[in-house]
Amino acid sequence: MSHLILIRHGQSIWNDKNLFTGWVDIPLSQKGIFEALNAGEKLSKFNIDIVYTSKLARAIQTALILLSKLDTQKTPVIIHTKGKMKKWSNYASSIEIIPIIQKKELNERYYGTLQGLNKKEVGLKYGEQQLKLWRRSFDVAPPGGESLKDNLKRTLPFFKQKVVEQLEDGKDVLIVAHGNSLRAITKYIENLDENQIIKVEIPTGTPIVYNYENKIFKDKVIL
Ligand SMILES: O=C(O)[C@@H](CO)OP(=O)(O)O
Repeated sequence: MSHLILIRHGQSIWNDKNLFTGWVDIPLSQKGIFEALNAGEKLSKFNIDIVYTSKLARAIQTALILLSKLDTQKTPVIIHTKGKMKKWSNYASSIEIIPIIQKKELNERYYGTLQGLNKKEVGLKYGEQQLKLWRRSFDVAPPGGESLKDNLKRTLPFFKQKVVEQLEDGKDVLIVAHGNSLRAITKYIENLDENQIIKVEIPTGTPIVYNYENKIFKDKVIL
């Protein structure tokens, strides 16, 4: 049996200010840093084999802080895939590592022209119903941005190929990503329909653990 651990990044500075963020590369707030440390403590006994993050700093920052709390001799190493960064990040083969791999497929949904706007003010201007459709519906895209369906189309093929492959291999996988890219993964692994996914909220800095066995995700625990 292997484990899949999903975690949304800790609170970012724009989460704190209640601004639409999407692909704007905003770092963690101080509260977010503490959330990441706390998540690391909760996961300290897990034998994490591989970490996938998005390309966004708030997810990478969360992963690095969290990994500092793990009770392991393995060294977390950010894997570079191009040019000299790849070639010159060689190391002795005796070293055991936890690879950290950054994938744009795990990025938050692109929020289009809403990025940087205040969610409360958008609700007042366009109505709460429209705000909810843009934020939580399956297939209504925010102006110029990605719907959850669009987000799912890029996140899920990556998840099914790369992540499931690792789980099949008996590896424990940690994914550090975002509210909507994780909703896309959750829709798939919990087999939720388009109405059920509307209600799913992923809190910041809170590990969600599934056991994976015989091609089935089960025994979900929120730590
Ligand atoms: O602003 C965003 O990028 C996301 C996550 O913070 O917002 P929402 O919860 O509205 O999908």
